[in-house]
Amino acid sequence: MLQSQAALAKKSAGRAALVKTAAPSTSLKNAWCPQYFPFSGRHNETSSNGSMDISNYDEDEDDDRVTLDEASLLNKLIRKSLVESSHNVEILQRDPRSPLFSVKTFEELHLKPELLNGVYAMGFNRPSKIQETALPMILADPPENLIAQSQSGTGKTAAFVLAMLSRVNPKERFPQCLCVAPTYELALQIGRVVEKMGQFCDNIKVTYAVRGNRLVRGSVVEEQIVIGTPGSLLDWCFKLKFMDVRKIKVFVLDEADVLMSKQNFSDQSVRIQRALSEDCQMLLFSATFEEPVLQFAKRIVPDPNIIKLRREELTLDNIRQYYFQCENIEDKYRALCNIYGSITIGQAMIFCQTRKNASWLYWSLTKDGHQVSLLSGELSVENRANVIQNFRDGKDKVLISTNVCARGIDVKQVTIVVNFSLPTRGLHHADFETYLHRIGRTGRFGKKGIAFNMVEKQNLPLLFSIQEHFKIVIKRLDPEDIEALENTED
Ligand SMILES: Nc1ncnc2c1ncn2[C@@H]1O[C@H](COP(=O)(O)OP(=O)(O)OP(=O)(O)O)[C@@H](O)[C@H]1O
Repeated sequence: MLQSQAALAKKSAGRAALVKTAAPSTSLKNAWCPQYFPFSGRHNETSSNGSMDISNYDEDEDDDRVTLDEASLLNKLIRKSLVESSHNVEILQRDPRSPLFSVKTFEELHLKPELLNGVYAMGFNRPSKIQETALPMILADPPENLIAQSQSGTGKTAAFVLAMLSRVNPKERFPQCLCVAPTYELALQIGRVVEKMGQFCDNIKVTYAVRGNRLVRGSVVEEQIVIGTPGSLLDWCFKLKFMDVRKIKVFVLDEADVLMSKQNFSDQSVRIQRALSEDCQMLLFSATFEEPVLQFAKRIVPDPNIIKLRREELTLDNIRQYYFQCENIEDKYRALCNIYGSITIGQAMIFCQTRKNASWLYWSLTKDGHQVSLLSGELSVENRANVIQNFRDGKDKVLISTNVCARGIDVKQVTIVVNFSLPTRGLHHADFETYLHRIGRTGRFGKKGIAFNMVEKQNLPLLFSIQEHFKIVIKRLDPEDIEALENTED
């Protein structure tokens, strides 16, 4: 995956052309090359010899949460395939009397042959669940507006990229599709899909309105597809007048929920949308659909069809849960070492609440001769993707993680989870959602699993509140009682 990131930077050099034979555009003179910037320059607090002062160890300090856009990018980097869903798509049609089409094959969409080839070259055999309904709406003539919500990985990007590529007239050398993304990196990810799916489309070009891609004043953008972040797009459209917004045929807002989490982005997007022509098709996508996102979506997309795909529910039903009562962090460590033999039978994830805590545990286990890997927010998103990939490939058996890994990332083969610290919100409240995300499985991947919780005496009320919240029993185990421990493996 990381290799393809590098390929992206290389392939997208200059203003990425889908055709190698295209006459150099004015913009190529700028030789702007999109680079992949890791997010984080944060430092590891552990010294090079691995020792770490845990005297001021504090469970609640330095909680390692990630922003929505980081999580979204990480998901994209590690995703290899479609996230399937067992739910049906819910549809709210703009005109309930008009017939509703759904397709089971890409052929039924009557795509241009070069585009169909591109779809097959991506390895897509049939439309995903959301694409079955979204694609006929998106490709309808006259075009229809759409708001679509489904969890990450269900095929939204592929759907709107297909729409953009099929609506472009390659003979016309001006922007015809505008796609708004929340960050530079996410914009490049979309561009990568455009390049791949459009690899057989002659004379269609894509460019990026993002920080770092500065055009000379007076330039005129000739690429038909422009992907960018709201601020830069606003400048390109109005301040610098590089393009004529009135000529845009398709306007896409991707990851609306992430866009909304960023200051000014919703207003900037609305300002662009207001300048579009009346017959411009508007498409908005989001992984979540809380009320403010829906309100924003309705504000920006007039007369929309709305489709939603419910996410698979997480459940604790198949998970046997245990706890060890411990005195302090050293005691927790001893308990962990006692069960280490059992947890390494399968693949295990050990969760800590803080980065400091995770580093300490990583170095302690490493010093004691155990092979473990570490995933935490101080790594760049690229490095995180690497660590997850090695773990998925089975190269590493035990992964220590902070919350960065708890969400959305589905490592299906994990059968054992250790909460080295219980997830908390503030000082005294258990974080039920994070507990569920760390341990829960979707019903369909209902493999059996085991969860061990290491709990200091003063934190027992947190454990009890988790039991009460989920109406479950978490059984106490004695870390010295080998027999009881072995029975957990039955
Ligand atoms: N019809 C399909 N058949 C097989 N794979 C597909 C299909 N559509 C998309 N995919 C693949 O599934 C993965 C997820 O698709 P995509 O990125 O379009 O989902 P998404 O809903 O946009 O996710 P995100 O919100 O994270 O961007 C990608 O690897 C993509 O190549």
